[in-house]
Amino acid sequence: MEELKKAVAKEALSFVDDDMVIGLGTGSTTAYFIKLLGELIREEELEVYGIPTSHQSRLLAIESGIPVISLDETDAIDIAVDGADEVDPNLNLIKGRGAALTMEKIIEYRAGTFIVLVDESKLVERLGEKMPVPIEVIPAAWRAIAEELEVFNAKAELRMGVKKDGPVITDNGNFILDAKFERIEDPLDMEIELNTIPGVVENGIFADIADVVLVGTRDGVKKLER
Ligand SMILES: O=C(CO)[C@H](O)[C@H](O)COP(=O)(O)O
Repeated sequence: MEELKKAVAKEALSFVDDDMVIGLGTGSTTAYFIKLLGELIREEELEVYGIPTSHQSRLLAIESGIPVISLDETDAIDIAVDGADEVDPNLNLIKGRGAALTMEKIIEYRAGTFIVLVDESKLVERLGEKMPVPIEVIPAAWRAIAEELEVFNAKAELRMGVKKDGPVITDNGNFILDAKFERIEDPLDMEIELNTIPGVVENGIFADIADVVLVGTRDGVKKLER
């Protein structure tokens, strides 16, 4: 599995060019990309800037020698590279296992090309088949939102910390609800609908924004495009 992650991360380097601003996703697959990007910048003396989507990617980018800027310091993001938890046949995604979904969506939505890195185990026929949809919520509203999600036939759980007592706190100071849906008929509709609930900051359905998905398989890297 680690070999498949490394292979897609390496393939994603072919999208990198000099003078680019690159959105840096979060998670174990993107971590390989960030390290390789640091090496490429050094070897080819590229002038490339990274915009991190989380504390994790910011720390790793700095460690890898990638100059880091914030969203308000640039007019345009050329490409963004990130992992995903599920990918459906229309390249709609579920993201947010790493609780970084809000900043990921802000940056990836604005990227000229959004490239997703997954291994073949992440491909599903229908979103929500295996994974819950992470939803970032204002802490005071978590219980009310969890109850409201029942209207959508979803069972929501408050995500709890590991090596921390109590709930996970996101990089933005909020809670995460993991919502298991019986069925997601229309990902775009559901994404929009969830964001209309007061107290929801953002949800982990990324419909219609991935341009390219690089899939690591035992037979090599496959490229899916919209
Ligand atoms: O959405 C994410 C973090 O919020 C990750 O990109 C997603 O969970 C995939 O991670 P990994 O590459 O470790 O499987």
